[in-house]
Amino acid sequence: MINSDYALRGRNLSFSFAEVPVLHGVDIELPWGSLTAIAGPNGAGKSTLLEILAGVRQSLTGSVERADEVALVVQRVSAPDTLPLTVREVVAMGTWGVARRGSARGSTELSAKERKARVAGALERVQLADLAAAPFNALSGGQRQRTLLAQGIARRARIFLLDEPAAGLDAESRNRTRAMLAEEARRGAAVACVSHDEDAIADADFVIRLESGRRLSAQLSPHSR
Ligand SMILES: Nc1ncnc2c1ncn2[C@@H]1O[C@H](COP(=O)(O)OP(=O)(O)OP(=O)(O)O)[C@@H](O)[C@H]1O
Repeated sequence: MINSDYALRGRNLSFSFAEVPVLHGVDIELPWGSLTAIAGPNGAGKSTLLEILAGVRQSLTGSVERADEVALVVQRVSAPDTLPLTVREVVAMGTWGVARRGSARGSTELSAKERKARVAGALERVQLADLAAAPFNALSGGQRQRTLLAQGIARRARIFLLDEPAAGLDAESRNRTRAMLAEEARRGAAVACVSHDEDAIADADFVIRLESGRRLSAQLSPHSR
């Protein structure tokens, strides 16, 4: 059983693409109420690790224990052109199949009113209420990221895993997302963010560095709360 200090714990995680190893026995833990930066050079295995933590890829070895719902915010997401979705609809997907917390799974589905309130609240929290009716595909990269963050907030996920785009976000957009992630951590969530941005890395509570698929160190940042 997962230690209650940790929202997520991965042990001995390894992965290969077409028999080329890209992760080697990585251990990682994400404490509640903290922001962890996953850093390292291009190709180090950061995105692959994040996908394994989220459960969208299966590690070849070891295990991942998750103590709550996970929201995965990936790079370069778009909606199919044949399925035009508004920002509000993308956020509302976060409430699909969700039972009220404390009730048996599926026994007490959210009411339409609760869904609406959750979606509106999540949009406010990521400062996208003004764009609720806009097509998702018309948003900037940073706004799309925040929409997916809102989807997780609407689901009441308490573990947020983000793959920060390597390029394409301006400083204001990066800072805004960073402030939102810090706020989620302050509210008690476990947040991990793949990052190339030295300022974001310096701001994190913990830094996990990967190089050639191996974890180098876990350091307490000087800014640790
Ligand atoms: N779908 C794939 N098929 C084959 N190889 C892949 C695939 N995805 C990633 N790789 C390879 O796996 C290794 C790790 O990739 P990954 O995307 O996890 O690294 P990263 O640290 O996130 O890199 P970046 O900072 O450039 O996003 C790289 O060598 C990459 O080329």
